[in-house]
Amino acid sequence: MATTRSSARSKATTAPTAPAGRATRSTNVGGRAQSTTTKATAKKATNRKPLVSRANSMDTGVDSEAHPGSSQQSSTMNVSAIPCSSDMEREPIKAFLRIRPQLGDGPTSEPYLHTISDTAVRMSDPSSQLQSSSRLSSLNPSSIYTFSHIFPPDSQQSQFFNRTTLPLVQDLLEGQNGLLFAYGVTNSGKTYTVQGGSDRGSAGILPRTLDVIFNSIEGRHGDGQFRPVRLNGIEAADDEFEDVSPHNASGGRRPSLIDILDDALDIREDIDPTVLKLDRNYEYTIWLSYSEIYNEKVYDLFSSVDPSEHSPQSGSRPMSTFLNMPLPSSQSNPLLLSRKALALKSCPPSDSGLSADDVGLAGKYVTGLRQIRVHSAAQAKELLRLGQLHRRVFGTLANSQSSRSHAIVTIKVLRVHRGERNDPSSIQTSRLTMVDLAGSERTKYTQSSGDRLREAGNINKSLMVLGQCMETLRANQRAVARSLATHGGRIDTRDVKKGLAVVPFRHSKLTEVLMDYFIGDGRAVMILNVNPYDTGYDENSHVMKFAALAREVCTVAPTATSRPLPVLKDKPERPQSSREIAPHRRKVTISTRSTGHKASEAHLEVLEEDEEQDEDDEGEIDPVVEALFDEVEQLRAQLHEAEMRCALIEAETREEVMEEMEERMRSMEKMFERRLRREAENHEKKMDAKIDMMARSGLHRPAPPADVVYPSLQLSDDEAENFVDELAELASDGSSDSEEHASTASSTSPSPLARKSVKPLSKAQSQPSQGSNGNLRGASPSSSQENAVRSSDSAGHDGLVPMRKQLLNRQIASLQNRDFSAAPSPVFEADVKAGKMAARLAKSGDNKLPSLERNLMQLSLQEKPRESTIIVPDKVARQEAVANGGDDVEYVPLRGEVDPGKKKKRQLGKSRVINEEGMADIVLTSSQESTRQLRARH
Ligand SMILES: Nc1ncnc2c1ncn2[C@@H]1O[C@H](COP(=O)(O)OP(=O)(O)OP(=O)(O)O)[C@@H](O)[C@H]1O
Repeated sequence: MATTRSSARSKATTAPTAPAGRATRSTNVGGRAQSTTTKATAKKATNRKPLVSRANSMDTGVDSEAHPGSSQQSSTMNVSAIPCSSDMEREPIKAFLRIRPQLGDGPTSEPYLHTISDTAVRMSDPSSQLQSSSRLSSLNPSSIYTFSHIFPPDSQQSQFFNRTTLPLVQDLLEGQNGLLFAYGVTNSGKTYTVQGGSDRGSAGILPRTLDVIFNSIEGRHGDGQFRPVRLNGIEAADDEFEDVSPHNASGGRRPSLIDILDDALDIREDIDPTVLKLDRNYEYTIWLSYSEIYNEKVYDLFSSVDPSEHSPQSGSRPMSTFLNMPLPSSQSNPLLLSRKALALKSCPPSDSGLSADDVGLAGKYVTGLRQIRVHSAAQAKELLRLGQLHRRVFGTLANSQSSRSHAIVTIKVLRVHRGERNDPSSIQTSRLTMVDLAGSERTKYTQSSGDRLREAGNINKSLMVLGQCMETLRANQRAVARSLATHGGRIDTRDVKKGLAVVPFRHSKLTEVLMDYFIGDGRAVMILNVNPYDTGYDENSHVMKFAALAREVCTVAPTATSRPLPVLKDKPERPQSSREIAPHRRKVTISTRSTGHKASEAHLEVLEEDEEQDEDDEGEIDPVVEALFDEVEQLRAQLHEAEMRCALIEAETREEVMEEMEERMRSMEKMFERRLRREAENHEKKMDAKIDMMARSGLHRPAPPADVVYPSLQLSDDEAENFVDELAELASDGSSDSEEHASTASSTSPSPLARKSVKPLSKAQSQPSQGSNGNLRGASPSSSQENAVRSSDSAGHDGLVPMRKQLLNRQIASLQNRDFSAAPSPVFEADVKAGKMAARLAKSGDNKLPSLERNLMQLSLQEKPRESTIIVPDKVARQEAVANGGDDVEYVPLRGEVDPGKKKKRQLGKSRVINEEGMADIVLTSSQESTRQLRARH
């Protein structure tokens, strides 16, 4: 059974105790393990154990050497022997949120991110605000996310640096590793955070880190006898390393690429003055490497850099063999630039003080990645600037607004005690890696195609795998913690073995390169950049969720131990393997449009060669097994991608269906509203029609409008009762007359009850004016009504008299039903007055009946100010009425007569079915028509 790195580490920490103030460590020089004691001063340099997740293969975790008493069959492990004990300096990944200010480069809508406190923000979906009236809006309106600290839009670069990066710089100079990565969607401010802006004071965390390092080690530079190799190894620096082929191309007459690109990057003069307190007994050498991961391939951005400087005293600046090449004069002959992708290899376990069996647990390194020694912050910044230019030339020029690659800068520190500077085993290496991740984006929004689509796919893939790794690490750590809790401080290996999953670092180059930090070596800090004014709410919420996940993953600050000094150097470059794929060629045109400068252009052809497949890497594994393993991983990655795509499609489909449903519901709501309104209108119409009918038949008398003034009649109760009696008397006369006339005139048409509609009387009109006969006179329409009635009287007086008497009877009946004790209403008073007049006139004989009726009608019209219809009994009478009263004459049946409406309905029914609503419509239309005509006439 192989031992894990954790067990190897535990061996180192359980070695014989060193004297106070000195740390014990295990080193391996020339392949021989030996125990060495150093003057380790850093307090963090003692008793640290690696993270449990490095030892995902927990089955190999029992270290019989460290725990001689423990048996191979034992299902539990001593906590001190495994990398998850409570005494370890485990800490979760720190997550800082930086909110980008509004710069007027996007939509000016309200931000969807609101700071609640220094550590919490609320993120509200802007679309839910739009749908606030909708039923679905309350589903997930906002979420709260917490961070180690939140930097508002107005926070300064120096303030940001001091809080997020300075502790990592301190750790670096004390021998500990650290990782810092900026994560966020495109245009959220990652590059600004890492590199900085062009204004004074806007230098980012990377140049500030270099300033602080060189400020702090001032006067304590090492002599550079050794150089770093791979991740943690060191070897003797020799001439081969220093012998970078000199390049004189800049002396050419023709302009070079750098002349074109130079304007693009501003050289900042910002220098961070911070100085850290360090142990004065150590000497330091600083090494820089700069790589990018573009389209899932790792490239060295220093590959064509000539440091041109061998001593700290030299003032010469580093140069680029690419950028200083003279440009070809013709466009047809572009400048050919080629670069080769670098392969990743597993670090030898000896580099990290692990046993030879721990292959694959020491992390991976980029083969052939140049690590250049820098002597000053200015030189380091100049190198980085060249690296940035290379990055632009090779990776992102076609899309210069956005970084389409992950940029990785690693600062390595070799620290050696002054007294032991010639002893390679006493050298400590530590590194700080800063990653400016490419912005995640959804291809759907950018409408990418071809190369851009490939870029976006690879960016999203690597970020997705990063998320998966975090998730698996968290799950593994929880499984171990659960086991610890269940077994009282011991881990059940069988239990944990079942629960632990393989962390999919190998699914992307980014995670492969960074895996060493996640499985144990160093603190990790994540910077989340968010532009809350951006339209990409969905993408930003993914970023937030990623942060929430990452914050639950623990890393361990490693021991600041010296690294072993391997005797072997990197293997010489091997001839290209037959498996190599044809290099990828791209044509690129670079042009500057900077104001005040002449526009210039360069035509390049970029050739990207694939990395060599190193057959020796992890050579102990059977190639067939390795191939199968790769295939399994590939399939797993494909499966995951397919699942993600499905999930995305499902989410989009759900969204679309929900939108459609909402749309439907809204239209249904509108339809029902319309129906309801129509129903209400129909009911209103029906009610009006009914009231109208009742009014016409005298069963209903509507309340008068408030502004109608009726003649005042002051009657005492006695007078009123007498008056009713008089009317009753008259009615009894009338009824006998009526019966008489009914018998004699049964062959003639029934008596009509004629009324003429008038407009409501205004106050002035309604003021009673005494006419020649002493009756009240209304507005002019009443005189035409009078005429109409009079003419009908003269036309058929005999037929009309009984009907008039009927009218009188009805009015008397309604008066008799009145409660005289109640306050007299204006209508009642009008009736009383009319009745009085009727009684008076009745006494003078039947021949006075028409004028009595006129007066009654006059009053009745006053009390019924709204428009009504002349009612005529039959066709002949209607013709008469039309002749006198105009077109607005309608037939209204007396009780027992056939309803003309029904008649009409029957007629219409022959051709089509008309329901109640239809009838109401017909009634309404006809009443509107008659009103219109009446209005037109008056
Ligand atoms: N805190 C800030 N203060 C002022 N300007 C900022 C800030 N953050 C970002 N910017 C500006 O916003 C713009 C976009 O920022 P930047 O290029 O850093 O985004 P990015 O996330 O790196 O984008 P990409 O992933 O596409 O490369 C730049 O013009 C930058 O100067």
